[in-house]
Amino acid sequence: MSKRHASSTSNPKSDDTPPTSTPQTAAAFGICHTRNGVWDTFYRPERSPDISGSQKFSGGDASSESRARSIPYAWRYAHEVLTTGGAWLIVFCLVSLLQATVPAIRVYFSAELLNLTQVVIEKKEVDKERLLCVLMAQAICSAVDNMCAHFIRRNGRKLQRRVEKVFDRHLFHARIRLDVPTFEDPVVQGRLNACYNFSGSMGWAIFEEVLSSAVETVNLVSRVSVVAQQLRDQQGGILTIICFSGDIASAWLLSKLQGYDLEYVTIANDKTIRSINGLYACATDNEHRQEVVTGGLQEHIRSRYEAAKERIGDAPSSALDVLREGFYSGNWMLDTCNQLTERVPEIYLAFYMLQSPSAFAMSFASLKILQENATSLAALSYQLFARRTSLLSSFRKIRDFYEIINIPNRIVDGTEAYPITDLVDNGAWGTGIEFKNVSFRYPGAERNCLQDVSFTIKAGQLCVIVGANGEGKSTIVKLINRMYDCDEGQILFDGQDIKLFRLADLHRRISVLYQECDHLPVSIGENIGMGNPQNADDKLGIIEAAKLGGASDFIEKLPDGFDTVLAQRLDMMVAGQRAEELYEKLVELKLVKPPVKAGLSGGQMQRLALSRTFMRPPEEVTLCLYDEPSAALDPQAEYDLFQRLRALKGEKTMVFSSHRFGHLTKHADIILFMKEGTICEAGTHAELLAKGGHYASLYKIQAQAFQE
Ligand SMILES: Nc1ncnc2c1ncn2[C@@H]1O[C@H](COP(=O)(O)OP(=O)(O)OP(=O)(O)O)[C@@H](O)[C@H]1O
Repeated sequence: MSKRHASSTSNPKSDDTPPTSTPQTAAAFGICHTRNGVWDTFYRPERSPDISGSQKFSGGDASSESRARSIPYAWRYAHEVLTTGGAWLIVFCLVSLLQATVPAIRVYFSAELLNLTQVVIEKKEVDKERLLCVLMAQAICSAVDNMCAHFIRRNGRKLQRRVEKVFDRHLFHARIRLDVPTFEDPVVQGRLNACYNFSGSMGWAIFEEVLSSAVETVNLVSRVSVVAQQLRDQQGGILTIICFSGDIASAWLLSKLQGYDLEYVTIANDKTIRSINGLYACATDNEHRQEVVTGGLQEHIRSRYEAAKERIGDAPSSALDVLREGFYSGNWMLDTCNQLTERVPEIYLAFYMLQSPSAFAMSFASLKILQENATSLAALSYQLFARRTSLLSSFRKIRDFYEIINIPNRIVDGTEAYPITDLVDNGAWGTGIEFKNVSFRYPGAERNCLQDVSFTIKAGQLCVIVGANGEGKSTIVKLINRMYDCDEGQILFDGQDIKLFRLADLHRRISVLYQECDHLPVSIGENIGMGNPQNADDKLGIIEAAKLGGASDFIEKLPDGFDTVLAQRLDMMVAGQRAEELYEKLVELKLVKPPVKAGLSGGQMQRLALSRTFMRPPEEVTLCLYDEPSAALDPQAEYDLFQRLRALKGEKTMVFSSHRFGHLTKHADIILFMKEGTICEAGTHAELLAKGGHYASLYKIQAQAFQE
């Protein structure tokens, strides 16, 4: 069991029990905490003690080490963005930088115009040629500015989609490749969620952040140069220093305050949030509609939802909201410092004039330039300093983004081929299974679900696992299929540890039907086809599999047949008073195709899932696992199914989990009776009846129902 699971199981906490550790405890380890409504954010500032327990300062070094680790990822990111965006992206960057120089050019020509005006006032003469040039240059500046803005608006979205496509593909890949325990891990989920911003994956957001920094830097540097040049004879140098001294102080203060750069966990330890999400899904997800309506739950759900919303008040209701607001909602010291420093040049000038009015030689033009630029330049430089932290955090995000692609799966793949060729050559049928003292606990569960389970199923045998609800039958099926690995003991296939074999080989040889028939939100045909991904488009194979699974009758009656999509996600928004009329008109004109929704019964769903298992070529499969395959089938369908499956006895190993005795158990080579996660009886139907134990008494109860 991984450390994370071990710790969560050894110290289980429910939502409502207050955490045993408080933010103060975390602070002892250098972990900071902020609270926003019911949301807690824990993060480590740059200079924090090592949380491994040694208490030594690791901050500076760890932080620079962390940044060094980000460099290869930043390089990879830049390469990917540039390759995706191509020459168009470079043009986009150049245009953005060009636009950033326009304000400085404007300042230059404004100053020129003011100087000309001053000459007119003082000498009553005008340099017409120069004036014309200045006015033309200003018009050109406006035109260039507008053209750049237009180009950026037109192409920004297109480039964004192009870049996002690549990064969405990464995230899709990162999700699809994870096994069950890794995917269920809340930290993995949290990391995956953190890679999405408000509009898809953050591929473009980071690029925008970097480009904005470059644009602001060019803007600032070019404007400062022009202003300094204009004021060079008139306390310009000293005024420029004064302009920025405040910013340097602000930046220093800012670096002390921000913690975005490092690890953080944002979590709501509150059942109201979960209640809001659950109730919202009840109201919005199609799959719950039937239950909500038949149960008359509408009013109940509405009032519970409103009450829950009321309880959290104005606090954020999602982690994304919390992140939008930032860990800090501002800092009064920083803001005051910034506002004061904006006024410093004016205050300095006022003092200077009072002190020595005769020595004051600043021109009207220079004063105007200073007045117009000092405040905005100070604000811009402050913004740039503030951006420094978010840029650093972008580097961290890039690293996290690429690292999630490499999250190791808990179920470690084996290296040996399965089946073992010697056995196949010897004409062995099926898979021999052995459990040796197996114990297992679900990740996060408080206690073991299986305890010291041992049994042997020989190749080609039919085994039925029986027992009451929750005794561990399905769990055995999941361990055989390596959905999870056992925590103690060993599971052997044909005498070898199951962990030695390649997972892809195992999954190709095992055909599984789970109790919860999960259907993917694709067409019925594709659902069945996915039973054999190598041949998912084999139309004839799909029709044949549907027949074997007993699903063809009802599929043929559906308006869209095999093309019917079961869980249709409607990508449509309708708004406005007469929107219904409009929608109906569009349907009438066949411009909009209304979604066809097929409702299937539990038994039909189960037949569909069963059909999926028949997609695989029979010779490929050595082991069939059926977890309650007939729970939702009518008696005739159940009888037909078992007849069909029994015919495979001797050819393949078959493991069933079932509550129903009779059809199957009478023909089983071995019955395992489970109680409280252990096997309390094992043997054939006759042996167990003769024993007169749990199996015998439950069998008699079921048999009595038919005798009365
Ligand atoms: N993903 C899970 N996480 C935590 N506990 C689980 C999980 N799945 C099952 N359990 C628990 O493990 C125990 C055994 O579950 P299992 O599904 O194996 O029972 P079962 O015998 O197949 O029951 P049933 O006859 O109702 O299908 C139950 O107590 C159940 O609550």
